[in-house]
Amino acid sequence: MARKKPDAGTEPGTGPEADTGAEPGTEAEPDEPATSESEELLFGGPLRYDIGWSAHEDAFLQLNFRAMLTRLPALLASSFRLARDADRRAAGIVLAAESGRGVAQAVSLLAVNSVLARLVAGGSMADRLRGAAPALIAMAAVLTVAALLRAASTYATGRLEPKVERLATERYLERAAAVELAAIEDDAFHKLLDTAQYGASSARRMIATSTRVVNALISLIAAASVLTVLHPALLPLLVTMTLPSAWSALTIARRRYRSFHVWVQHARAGRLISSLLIDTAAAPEIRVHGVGPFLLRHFRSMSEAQESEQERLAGLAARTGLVAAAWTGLATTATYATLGLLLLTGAMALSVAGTAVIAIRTGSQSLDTLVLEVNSLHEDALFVGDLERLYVEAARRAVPTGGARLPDEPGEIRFEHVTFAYPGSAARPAVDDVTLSVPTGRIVALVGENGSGKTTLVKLLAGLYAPQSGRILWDGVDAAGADRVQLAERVAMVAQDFKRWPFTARVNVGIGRAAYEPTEERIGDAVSQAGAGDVVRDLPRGIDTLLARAFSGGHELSGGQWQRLGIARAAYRRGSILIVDEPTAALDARAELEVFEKIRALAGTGQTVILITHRLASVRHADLVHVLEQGRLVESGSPEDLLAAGGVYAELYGLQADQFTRRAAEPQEPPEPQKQPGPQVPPGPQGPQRPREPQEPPEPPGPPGPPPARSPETHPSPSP
Ligand SMILES: Nc1ncnc2c1ncn2[C@@H]1O[C@H](COP(=O)(O)OP(=O)(O)OP(=O)(O)O)[C@@H](O)[C@H]1O
Repeated sequence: MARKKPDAGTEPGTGPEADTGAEPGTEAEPDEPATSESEELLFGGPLRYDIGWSAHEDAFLQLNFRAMLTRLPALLASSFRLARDADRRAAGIVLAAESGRGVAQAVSLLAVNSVLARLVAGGSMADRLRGAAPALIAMAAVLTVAALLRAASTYATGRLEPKVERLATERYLERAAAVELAAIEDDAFHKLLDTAQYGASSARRMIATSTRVVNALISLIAAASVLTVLHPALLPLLVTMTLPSAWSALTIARRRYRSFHVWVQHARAGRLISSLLIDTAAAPEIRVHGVGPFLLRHFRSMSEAQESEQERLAGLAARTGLVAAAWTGLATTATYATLGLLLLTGAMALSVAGTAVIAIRTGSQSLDTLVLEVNSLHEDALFVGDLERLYVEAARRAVPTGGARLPDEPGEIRFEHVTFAYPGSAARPAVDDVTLSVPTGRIVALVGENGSGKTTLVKLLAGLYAPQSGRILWDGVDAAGADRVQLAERVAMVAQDFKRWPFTARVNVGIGRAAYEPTEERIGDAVSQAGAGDVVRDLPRGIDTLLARAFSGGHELSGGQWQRLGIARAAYRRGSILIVDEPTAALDARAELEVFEKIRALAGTGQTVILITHRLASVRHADLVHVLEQGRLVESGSPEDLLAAGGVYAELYGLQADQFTRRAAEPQEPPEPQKQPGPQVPPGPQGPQRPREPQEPPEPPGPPGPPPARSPETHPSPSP
């Protein structure tokens, strides 16, 4: 497996030297996450096995120190937009209350100045206090209003936060569910899904953070204005005092975000391993094959790798914090020294100096809060940014809406030179220049060895993938430009790995057309059509039994029982084209026969059945067989014609028939299996175990060789 070393900071402007935010005089810190060791663990090394997850591309980072500050207005605006979408009224209250609080702070500072000026002025203490009284009353009133505004803001923020998170999550899920299958299978898109999932909680946090930012910003402006009025030298001093903590907070946040991106898939893999250890489906193999310690070892080493990354980040954060603290100490000393100097030289009155000290304290507190909150806002905004990138990417890769109308009752679906290769696959195309016809209302079988492209072909037909070249025509209408919703409406599919929904049996059937209200009658029809009546009857609570063992009252079905429910689901859907991919793989002999009878009956009602199966005995009911080999169409024709032609189909058929012929013959002629046809060799549709019906005539000779007529009774019937 190709290993890729994550090379953090390869984007323009994001390399360590470009965006450490290092101030002059401080060294640029190493920002590369320590991934090589963890990769060693993840991809082999002491654990002996490569478990198959590949390393990912490095983070998409677009931030540096200045960019973080200049993006502030955009961040606040995006957070406000989200809040407004979630709850317009609450968003308005928060904005108004926080702005009001900022103004209140400015007014209260001016009132303080006025109080101090009156107190240090001449006259008796009683006169001075009387003079200061109006300002004191104004200050009390302003503080009361500020407290009320704070309460309003707290209430509205609390109301907004969960709504914002729900809205962001809903948008995330809605868009993720609407993309093409190819996007879901694309690892880059999956990585985006991974990172974007944190966007919703970040969006929630952004609301409270934004309110604090607005509040701190306004009170900072108030303090700065008051300071500028008092003395022009005070403002630069205030800024110098606060810059180090700004630098430190932003540097640490940027590092954390970069590390998160580099490690996101590692973290997902760790979670997956831990969930495998408690997964019901994996439980038997974990116990019988002793997989537990193997998985645990991987889990531990992955966690340890993550721990060392956390340790690395903590070390760097401590160092950055120390540098910032030293710098702040120096700047604070310089500020108070300047104030002292101004007092000594008489350049500043004592009352003004008193107000200045209060304004500096308030201002530096506001600036500190502002820096910390901007930093949190920025960090959260990065994740919300991932979410927004997902929205854009998901919209780009969404299943298109609208398009040409497909004919209501097409006579034929035709593949014309269709080629499809899976993205990123270096191998041959899965479907390679295939031209074939699917006449509607018939049973069309797709046959071929494993990996020959049968499933891919039906996925192309169902519109799940788009061909890279060639066309799929529904009576001349190209499916590429057709209305995909309409196309999907026509198709019912029992995929090889159909979903076993952890819901009740009823839902498992009705979900075939989830938009419809499931009536008792329709569910019952579908169940009996699929021969699943016994399965449902035997369930402890019938059709309303929960099919999820891990929940209380939950029940588990056998593979074959599930398969019958899967077929019932497709029957319930009533698509005009029924695709069944290995429908009987898990069915017992009797059920298999029954299911094929049902499938044949469906074709009798005008439904087109596309059947993929390795059980060639079942193919004999097909009207048309297409044989694929390594993605190419190699034969087409009726089963009889193909047997007569003696090509790939006849060969596969012969191989299967031969197995039964041999096994059936073994008791009589152990050393040399008898391949000659004869009544003593009964290759039944389900193999030699199946008891033969007494009235059934002896099976004719095994293949190759054309059967005399198309009927289940007269065909040779190999089955694995
Ligand atoms: N989602 C996928 N991504 C990448 N490659 C795939 C994917 N699905 C199938 N393939 C590859 O495409 C080729 C054709 O696979 P496909 O599933 O269509 O074969 P098949 O004839 O249905 O096989 P089987 O009889 O085993 O079900 C195989 O080489 C397979 O590895």
